[in-house]
Amino acid sequence: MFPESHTGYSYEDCRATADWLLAQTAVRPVVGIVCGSGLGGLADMLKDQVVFNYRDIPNFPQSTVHGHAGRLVFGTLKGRPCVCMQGRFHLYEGYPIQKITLPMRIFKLLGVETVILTNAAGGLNQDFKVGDIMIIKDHLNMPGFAGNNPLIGPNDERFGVRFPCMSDAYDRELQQLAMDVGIELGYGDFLREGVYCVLGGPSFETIAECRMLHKLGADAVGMSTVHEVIVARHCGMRVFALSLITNRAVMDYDSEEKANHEEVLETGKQRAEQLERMVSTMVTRIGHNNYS
Ligand SMILES: O=P(O)(O)O[C@@H]1C[C@H](O)[C@@H](CO)O1
Ligand SMILES: Nc1nc2[nH]cnc2c(=O)[nH]1
Repeated sequence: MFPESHTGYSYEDCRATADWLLAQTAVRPVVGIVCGSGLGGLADMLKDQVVFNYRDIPNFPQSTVHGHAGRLVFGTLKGRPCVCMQGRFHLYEGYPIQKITLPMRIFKLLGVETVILTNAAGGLNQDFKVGDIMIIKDHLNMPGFAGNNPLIGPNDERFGVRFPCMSDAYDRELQQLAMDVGIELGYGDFLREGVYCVLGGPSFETIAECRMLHKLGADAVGMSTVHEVIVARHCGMRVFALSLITNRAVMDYDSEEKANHEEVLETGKQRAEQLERMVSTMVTRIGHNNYS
């Protein structure tokens, strides 16, 4: 019924990986965190760490991108059990889309209820500045328009329904919580909200592409997150995501600016401390099934 090219993992494969991890740590995470490019410092906030290199975890892909360490870190954040991906996977690394998103299903089977994803992105919104933190309220899934969706293939109802809703992909209470926490921490001047657009990468966008994406309603453009969000929502986890605007998308033929990965990592370094404080404060306020 489904083409031979389907490269998904079965429920049993995911269960085996989750059980392998659970057998080696006493931490029972309720929050899962994904670190974007240059934002791996988030994992260093965890106390009493139990660390696994991706290469040692059954079924796990390997990180191939500079700025993605390739470690799964279990620990507690202000007493709350968490698991953190210090490095994620991208379509452009050549992995099948189901492999990129496999960790979301592992998170679910580990007991994670809430996923917090971060990414580095180019700012399309002309009001955005480098260093702004954008709370993601919605997404544009460009690879999805071309038929590349992580849920393609047989659907296993143990994970979720065949046709999951995405109009509520980004939890509104968590967006409000992020806004409240950001304002409280004094980040109001660089806190934004907006729509994130995913492309396949690895080439950065042309000027014409940036102009088109902006016209379509995107505030920021990147190469990740959306696939993970779809799989996390499919299996019923709550999702919060933010973009660090690491560079301004080039929209003008007179501009001399050129997007580059070094600038992306450098901006990550500069905002690391504030991002870590914001995420860790949010985690302390997320209850298991409600917010305090
Ligand atoms: O993993 P994220 O989305 O943060 O990484 C972005 C997209 C590319 O991997 C890289 C480009 O600099 O940063
Ligand atoms: N596609 C894309 N990804 C990014 N990641 C960080 N900056 C950018 C960007 O400008 N474009």
